[in-house]
Amino acid sequence: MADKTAAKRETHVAVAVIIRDGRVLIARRPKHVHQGGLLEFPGGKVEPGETVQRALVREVAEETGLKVPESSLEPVIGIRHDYGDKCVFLDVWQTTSAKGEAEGREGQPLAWMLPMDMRDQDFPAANRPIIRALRLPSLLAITGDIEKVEQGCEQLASALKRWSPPLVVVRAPLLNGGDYRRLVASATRVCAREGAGLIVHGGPSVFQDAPEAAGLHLPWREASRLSSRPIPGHAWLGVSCHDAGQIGHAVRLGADYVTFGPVKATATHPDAVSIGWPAFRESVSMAPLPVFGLGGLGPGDVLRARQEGGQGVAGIRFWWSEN
Ligand SMILES: Nc1nc2c([nH]c(=O)n2[C@@H]2O[C@H](COP(=O)(O)OP(=O)(O)OP(=O)(O)O)[C@@H](O)[C@H]2O)c(=O)[nH]1
Repeated sequence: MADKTAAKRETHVAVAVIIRDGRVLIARRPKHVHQGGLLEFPGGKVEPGETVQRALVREVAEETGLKVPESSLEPVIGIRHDYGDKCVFLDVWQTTSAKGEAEGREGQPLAWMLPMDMRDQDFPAANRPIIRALRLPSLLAITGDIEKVEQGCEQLASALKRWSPPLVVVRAPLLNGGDYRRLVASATRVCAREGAGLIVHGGPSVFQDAPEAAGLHLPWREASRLSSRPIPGHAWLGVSCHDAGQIGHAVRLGADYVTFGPVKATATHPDAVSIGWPAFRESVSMAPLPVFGLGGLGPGDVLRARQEGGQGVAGIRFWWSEN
């Protein structure tokens, strides 16, 4: 009888995101191989005894002729995916320092592509979170307490001027529904002026009221009531998670990212128990989507969050107040 355990053994795959002038090197997989005909990032299996970085340098040289300095590689995301016929762990690293001119050494067509132009359906299914990770920033800004619409908008405008975050979650649980809608209407203008995408915070109805928003961030209590993705695919769907089970639910909803924490003790949620980096790492290693660490973190923690497998850091304090 066939050994099912052996058949399902996970293949460790080194995946390279090679960036030049904001574009990423993409190849087309040959028709006859696994997931053949689809687009892919260069890479291949990590050989026994090889580090993932070594494997990347080797695979990129074999496939494209480019030379990647091993020390230039930075972690992007790790994705476990079961294709049914094969389980893979895509270990994704990026570099902006590859040397040489890329050529398809195995006859495969190559192209340099903007992450915004990558379509999920052109890549193997496991690549969806990689595309999300490349489009998302490493800092996700969340607004602090907003008690009055006008005051909140002014504070948003000056915080955006100081920090210019690409994406802002406008969170204002102290406002009633009508005031929140007014806040979002004004904040949309402020964000457009400053070039930031606005993610509304709450249940699906807040997005229905603001369908032009860049996305919807679901607090866990809202996410827990849903069984499918509540908004269209072009908008960001985020979920606040506090344990691995909640991350699993967010994945089933088709979330594009989650926030996870509190990683450290935080002044904004003094009663919440912090999880620490080791538990963050463990949960993130099983999460097939970008995870922002949250709770007592700021820009100085982005590197650590990424080393632990995360997308970066989400937070309030580092950008919202002047001091
Ligand atoms: N290189 C690469 N592999 C990917 C991507 N996405 C994805 O699911 N995979 C999967 O990861 C595995 C990588 O295998 P590969 O065939 O490229 O590796 P390899 O060159 O070492 O394989 P070989 O020795 O069998 O030819 C395949 O199952 C492939 O479907 C991707 O973006 N790049």
